Amino acid sequence: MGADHARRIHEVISGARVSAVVDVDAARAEAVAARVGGCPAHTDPAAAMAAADVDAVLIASPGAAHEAALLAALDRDLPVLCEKPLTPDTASALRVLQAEQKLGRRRIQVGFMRRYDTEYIELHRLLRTGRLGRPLLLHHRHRNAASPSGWTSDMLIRDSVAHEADITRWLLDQEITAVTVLRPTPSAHAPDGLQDPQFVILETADGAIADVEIFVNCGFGYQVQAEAVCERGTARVGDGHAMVTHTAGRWGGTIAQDYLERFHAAYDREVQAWVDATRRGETTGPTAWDGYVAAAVCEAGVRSLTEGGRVEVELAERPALYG
Ligand SMILES: NC(=O)C1=CN([C@@H]2O[C@H](COP(=O)(O)OP(=O)(O)OC[C@H]3O[C@@H](n4cnc5c(N)ncnc54)[C@H](O)[C@@H]3O)[C@@H](O)[C@H]2O)C=CC1
Ligand SMILES: O=C1[C@@H](O)[C@H](O)[C@@H](O)[C@H](O)[C@H]1O
Repeated sequence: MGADHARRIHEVISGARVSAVVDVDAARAEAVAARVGGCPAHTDPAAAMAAADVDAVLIASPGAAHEAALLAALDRDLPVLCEKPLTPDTASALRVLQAEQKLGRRRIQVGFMRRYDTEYIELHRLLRTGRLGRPLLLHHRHRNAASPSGWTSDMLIRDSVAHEADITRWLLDQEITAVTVLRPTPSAHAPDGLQDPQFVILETADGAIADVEIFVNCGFGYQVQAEAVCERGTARVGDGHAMVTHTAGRWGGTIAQDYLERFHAAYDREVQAWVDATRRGETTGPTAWDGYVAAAVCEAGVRSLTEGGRVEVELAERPALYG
């Protein structure tokens, strides 16, 4: 993801350039740096942030490494675009919130890129108009062709359903209050011991229900879909019907194979929005609070997955900085 964002800043985004690349794996850092014009490559994030020509930081290391990098960036008062998850758990997310509050202004945008996807934006707008009436249900499907090696059952929640935790709150403008995770018999194509698929039920403060099918070894491609069921109609996004062919007695289209293909335009808009806001001296988009709430929802989800039953989401009081 980091290599793709570096390419994006180098090739697509206006108003920014890649001035340093960091990876604990020196060879990877050097390879990416070479592809974006030969900037310095580092293995230590703090050392890279100390460079005079670093004005902003994009974090795309694994979630467990985000807290240290975020705190180092906030320490230098640098604007940050941090890939989801903000951090993998609420304790570390709260530490990040505290550090940002100390600065007294927002510095962190979290990489929930679906908020920049044109289809999700259209659905968000439609729901705001009230034309369909009150949303009652939200059906999400989230399918990956195959899980990366080493994936564990909790990662389906923390790494994948984190997106639905965020987009459900954003679409419905309601907090998620409880999570129940159901465990169907795993697919024969899932690695041994991986609970895949899972069926996640999210309850919201105003009584709507969102369900998420998360299936990370579906085999056939990458699909992210959402259907809002409202009092006066339904609206659905993510069918991917860009071009439909009719030939030899059949009709059909193609299925994206990964998130880079499906969401490439959303990532472009997300990073451009971050760069534009940074140049204006502002921070916009999903907040560190949104990242914290997603972590809290996922934490409840992982408890439901491991202990069974319905788990309520516990949230800290929302600090004034986050409105
Ligand atoms: N928004 C989206 O759709 C997606 C977001 N992501 C997010 O992007 C982040 C990275 O994910 P991937 O690229 O899939 O992981 P990856 O494992 O493919 O790459 C992570 C890289 O970070 C390096 N690294 C590990 N610890 C580090 C540290 N402390 N400091 C600097 N570099 C470190 C690794 O050597 C590796 O090169 C994660 O937060 C993930 O959740 C990933 C895929 C899609
Ligand atoms: O964020 C992402 C990955 O980390 C995650 O592994 C995938 O399931 C998601 O679809 C993708 O958007």
